[in-house]
Amino acid sequence: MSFLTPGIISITQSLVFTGLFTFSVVALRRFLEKSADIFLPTWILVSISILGLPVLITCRILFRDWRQRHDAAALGARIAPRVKGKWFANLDLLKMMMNNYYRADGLVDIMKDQGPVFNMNILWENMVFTCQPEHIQLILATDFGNYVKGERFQRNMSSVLGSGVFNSDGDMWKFHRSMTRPFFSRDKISHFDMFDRHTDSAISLMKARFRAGYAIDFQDLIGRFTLDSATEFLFGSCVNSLATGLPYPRNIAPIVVSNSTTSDSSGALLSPSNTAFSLAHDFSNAFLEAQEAVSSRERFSMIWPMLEIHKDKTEEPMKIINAFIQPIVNEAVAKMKSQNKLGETKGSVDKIDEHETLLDHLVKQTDDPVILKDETLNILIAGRDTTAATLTFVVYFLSMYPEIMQRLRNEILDKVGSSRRPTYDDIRDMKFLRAVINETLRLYPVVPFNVRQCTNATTWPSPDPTQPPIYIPAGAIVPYSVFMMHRRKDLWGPDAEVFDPDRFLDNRLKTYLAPRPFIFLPFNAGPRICLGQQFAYNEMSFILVRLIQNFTSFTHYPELCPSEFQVPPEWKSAPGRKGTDKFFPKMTLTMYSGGGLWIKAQEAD
Ligand code: HEM
Repeated sequence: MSFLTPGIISITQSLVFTGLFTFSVVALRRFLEKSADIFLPTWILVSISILGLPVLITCRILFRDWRQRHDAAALGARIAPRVKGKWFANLDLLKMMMNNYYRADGLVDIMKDQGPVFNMNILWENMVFTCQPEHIQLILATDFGNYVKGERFQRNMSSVLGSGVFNSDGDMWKFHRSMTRPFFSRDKISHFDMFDRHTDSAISLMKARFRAGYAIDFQDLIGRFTLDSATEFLFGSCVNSLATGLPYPRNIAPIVVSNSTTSDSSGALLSPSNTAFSLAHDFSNAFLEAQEAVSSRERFSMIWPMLEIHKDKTEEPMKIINAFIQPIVNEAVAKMKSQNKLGETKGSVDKIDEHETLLDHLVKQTDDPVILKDETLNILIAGRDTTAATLTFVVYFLSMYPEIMQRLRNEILDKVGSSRRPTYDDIRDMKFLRAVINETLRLYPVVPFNVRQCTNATTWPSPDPTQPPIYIPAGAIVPYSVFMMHRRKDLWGPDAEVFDPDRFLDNRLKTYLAPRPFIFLPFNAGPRICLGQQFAYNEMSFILVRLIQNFTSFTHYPELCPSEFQVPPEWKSAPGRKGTDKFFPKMTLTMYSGGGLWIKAQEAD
């Protein structure tokens, strides 16, 4: 374990800074003594050393606030409403974000009070939160050049995401994006053979478990499906995590008896049967742990290093992840070297051979092991948990609304039949299927919160057109939430919290979405729009068609989740989805169902 943890580094930096300040005070005293015969008594010296820094920082904040008010006025704008927390430096807001089980509770309360844009001002930092579509449009698209992920975000994330596509700006980001983009061309993403094989394995596992009378954790199953699909798509060889057995519900003895039985972080009993099991299982857990660590850094704002004094919380999980990825990268580099293809397509990134994987393609651009590892890990994170969680939420809704399940099944039987494999054109034509996926992404967008940093001072239009625009100072952190925007009644209509796929098909489409397309942004927008959007729609549609051809209904068993993920009784009386839904949304970098989604399904004849 490295001695230089983020906490130690941060404390050392603070001590050095404070030491330099004290040293400057002592030097000033000497200077005054020698050059002007002015003698400062020791008590003044001690007072300056102790109080000097806080006073300086306070003056700096007061001056900054004055200047911002002045600059805003010069532009005919106003500063964003400031949240007045109950605790010193708005630390109660920080606590709220940490304990905010139903992801947006506290923020929704603030929004009711202040409107959809407000400065959270935690630890006096300008943190201008918005869930206004016009602002998000500016951030992501029309004024893209003025917003970056920024150094702060990159520092927090770098021990996991490195300098990959999610965690870079400027030329590095352009480089990653241009290397990867050709891989998501229509031609590349419409080969469904790979999905077909993994879907067959997943459905066989489900049937076997249901026939034995057990429920399955659908989220776990589908996470294996997307891991196998993503590793095959990226590396050309999949980790076969589906082949290694599924967890049983807690308190149930596993049927497959082997040398040892383990239990995972949710307490579910597992039946390991080979080393591939432990590789895939360890990798999945490490993946979750690493993402949990970096996402809590984002939420703890600038004080997170203090929570990592003893150890860097990403170090252990990253060892496991690197042990998984590095040999694959090394092998790809060695293969290209042996074929003398290294650097072959430098300068022509769009040229892809027919059977080339993403990694083969990357290796032709560079043999830098860090860039290769960062890029593959970033795409793996992007491609695995997002689709797995969305499919989990779709199946949850299908279990909750049998009439929607029936309509979807009718569409599938009508367009594809009960056993044929769907084609690209079938999927494109299934309007209700797309509406079900979109409605799920609206209520549970897997990237519910995101953040950028504003480079130059600017203004945003006021949500209330009678008010002046809002001034955004240079360097401000701008968190935004599509989760909250997707549920706003003023944007989506009075039934905004109702699960109703028809809103993407009937008159409501013309009334709400068509005139303001930026109210629906599950994949982001602008130059950084999700590269895998079409791949994800294809993958999710394909497996949903196959599942619904094989099963006529899903039944959800929330009671099989570990107790810490049971929906708290007080939620039941809450308005909207919080009072309706029967799973526990949790979030790392992406949202998922805490404790999984335990279901049974009725096999089709
Ligand atoms: C339901 C599925 C998915 C959703 C909702 C989704 C959503 C998103 C969102 C919101 C972003 C923007 C992140 C940011 O700017 O901070 C993003 C970026 C990205 N996504 Fe997806 N994604 C999905 C599936 C996928 C898949 C399957 C892949 C690839 C296999 C993928 C690849 C990427 C990449 C490479 C980026 C980075 C784009 C950039 O920064 O230039 N995504 N995705």
